[in-house]
Amino acid sequence: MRIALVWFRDDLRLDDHPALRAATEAGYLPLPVYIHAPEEEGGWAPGAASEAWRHRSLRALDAMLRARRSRLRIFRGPSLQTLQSLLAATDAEAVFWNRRYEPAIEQRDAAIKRALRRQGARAESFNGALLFEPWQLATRRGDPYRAFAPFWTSARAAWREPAPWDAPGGFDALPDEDAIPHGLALDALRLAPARGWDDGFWERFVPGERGARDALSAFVEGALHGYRDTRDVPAARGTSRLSPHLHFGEVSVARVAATVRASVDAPPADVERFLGELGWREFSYHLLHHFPQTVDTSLDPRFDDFPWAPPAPARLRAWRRGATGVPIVDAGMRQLRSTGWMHNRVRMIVASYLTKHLRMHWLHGARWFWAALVDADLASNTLGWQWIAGTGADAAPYFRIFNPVVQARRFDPDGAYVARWLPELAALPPPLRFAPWEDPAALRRAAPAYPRRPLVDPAAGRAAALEAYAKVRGPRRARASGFD
Ligand SMILES: Cc1cc2nc3c(=O)[nH]c(=O)nc-3n(C[C@H](O)[C@H](O)[C@H](O)COP(=O)(O)OP(=O)(O)OC[C@H]3O[C@@H](n4cnc5c(N)ncnc54)[C@H](O)[C@@H]3O)c2cc1C
Repeated sequence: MRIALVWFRDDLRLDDHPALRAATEAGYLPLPVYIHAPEEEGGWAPGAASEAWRHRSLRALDAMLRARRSRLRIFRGPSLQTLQSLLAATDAEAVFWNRRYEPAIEQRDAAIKRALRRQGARAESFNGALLFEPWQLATRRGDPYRAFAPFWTSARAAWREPAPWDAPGGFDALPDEDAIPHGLALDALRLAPARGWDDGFWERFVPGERGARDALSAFVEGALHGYRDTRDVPAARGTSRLSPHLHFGEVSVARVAATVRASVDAPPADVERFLGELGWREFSYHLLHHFPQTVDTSLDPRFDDFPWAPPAPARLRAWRRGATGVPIVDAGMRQLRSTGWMHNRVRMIVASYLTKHLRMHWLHGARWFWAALVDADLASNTLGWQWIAGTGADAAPYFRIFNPVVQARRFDPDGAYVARWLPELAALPPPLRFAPWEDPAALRRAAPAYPRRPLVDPAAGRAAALEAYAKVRGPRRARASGFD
């Protein structure tokens, strides 16, 4: 029987897997492979938290395959040469994979497809990650969108109800199994941290397809009801926490959308709001594909001349460690360190504090998130940072500056989130818990080790940011490639 390599990448599932589906429907025996090649990711090789997740996710995928009389074969890159030698060693006729959209990977995959086809192999790629691929939607003039609202309006107009595909219950045995290269043991990739700094992650998350499906069911039965209101409350379990599962493709976005849409008793406004958040993910991939330079440079070139603060390693360290003296910021950064994840509202607050109050280039923050988030995703992270910094598409203008104390009062009114991650401040009453410098004696009593003063006072930081902004203010400009 004919063999096709199914090349798993950031699609670590069997359910609703278009490449696997295409291979089986074309009558091939699928041979699942994973190739570890972080050096092919441009300047954005996966960070430590992502790799810790990937380790568990690969293990889970292998277990799912073994339960179906197959297994995952793991190799190290370079990807093209590995695929070529596997084709030669197995007499496989084809390589099928699901597309990725990161700039370096798009280029690499196009070159791989050309090379494989040139040598006579069948090489095909599929959409396994998005509801709309980046080139499917365009403005009336044929340009890419750069604002979310019209993008999402056109997506909703083009909407087709997703019809996810169910994973096969089992696979036929491959002929001459022993002749097929076995590949490496997962541990040989050294993805799992040796020192256990990630232990806290796994109290909240279970990587792998089963963990993803459980998280989706729990969300549909729970937080989806009321999502529109509670999604912004960081102390509540008000969101799906599906982001790492979606990033690693442990569940397809089509399956998520279909399941949420099928939830008959969920209020339509909550369902629509949730789909809109999936829409932001779609939009981030649209931008990444059309404006690939934005992973490293501000989309709005006025910010090339922006007077970012000079390097201040001690300040950056304080921000990373959750020691800025601004409780909502520090709580968020400690949640990130302990769990590999941070609530979206708090991501916005900590990003605003770094880029506006501390006036540090957004790339400092993007790089730290990249290392520390289990859901680190080049599209969403780039959009999130540029959006908050005011340097990107659909930007909240630079002069719109989050006041971290006002934000905390509004979204954490009883101070539960701050108390959860900064227990040393729990003894302070909520209003003071958000701005403890206002009562130095009470702060000293409650938390002698907590900073006496914020690194940058919210009001003074805002004034300095606006003054800096005045130096680059002018009509919004655009880099080449369609941003106007
Ligand atoms: C500075 C900054 C950096 C960010 N970096 C990342 C990142 O690296 N990876 C990442 O997945 N998200 C990132 N986000 C977006 C967002 O914070 C997370 O997707 C969200 O917090 C994940 O939690 P959830 O799964 O419970 O979200 P839910 O509210 O349950 O939303 C469902 C899904 O929609 C998508 N989504 C929701 N909000 C956004 C958004 N604003 N942009 C893009 N997709 C969204 C995610 O896939 C999410 O899992 C970032 C946001 C900011 C402000």
